[in-house]
Amino acid sequence: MTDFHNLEDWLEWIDELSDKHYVVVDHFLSQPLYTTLKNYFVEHQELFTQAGIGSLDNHQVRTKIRGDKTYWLDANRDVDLNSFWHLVQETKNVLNRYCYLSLSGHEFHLAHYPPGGHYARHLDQFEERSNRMITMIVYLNDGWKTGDGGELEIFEPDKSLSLIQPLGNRCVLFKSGVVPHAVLKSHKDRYSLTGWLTYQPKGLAWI
Ligand SMILES: O=C(O)CCC(=O)C(=O)O
Ligand SMILES: [Fe+2]
Repeated sequence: MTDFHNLEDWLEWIDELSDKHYVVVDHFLSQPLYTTLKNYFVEHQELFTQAGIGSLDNHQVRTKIRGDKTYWLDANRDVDLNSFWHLVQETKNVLNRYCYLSLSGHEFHLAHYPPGGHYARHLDQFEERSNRMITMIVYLNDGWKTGDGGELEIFEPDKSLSLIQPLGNRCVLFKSGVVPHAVLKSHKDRYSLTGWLTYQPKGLAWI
């Protein structure tokens, strides 16, 4: 099995992403790549730090809004994840080609929500920095059950809600600027790889 997907699958996911603004894909990674990611997570867990939110720097305020700890990845440093970086590049290529986007960069972190952790409703684009175009999450939780909490809650335009369980090797892609979402309180340790495919206007590259 290769780490990439065939175009037919991609076109189906892209259709759903265009229509509903998000798509959920199960069994997204090959089993070896999924295992590599999970091991990487465990090996780096002591390096995680409390996640921030925009410009707010008050610890109490932050943990009220989001309770996860994160570890930012760097494709140049984290070369053990090369297969994953290739997959990210392929994802950008298909989205550029078939959704007419101009994705050029990316930023990814590993995230750990300890029991009781959540993330209040938000959008992934900030006022001061709105170059995040597509959010890409891969969950790393084997044996997640109903009742464990930690669902990704998506607020649909018609005001209905969709709850997505953070099941192992499930990928969620959504449009960062238009999909309000939250992470419901998790009752267990909840692990994920979360990233953003970004658009870097050429003229801004040196700012
Ligand atoms: O882990 C998730 O399901 C979503 C995380 C999230 O919304 C974020 O990190 O911005
Ligand atoms: Fe988010």
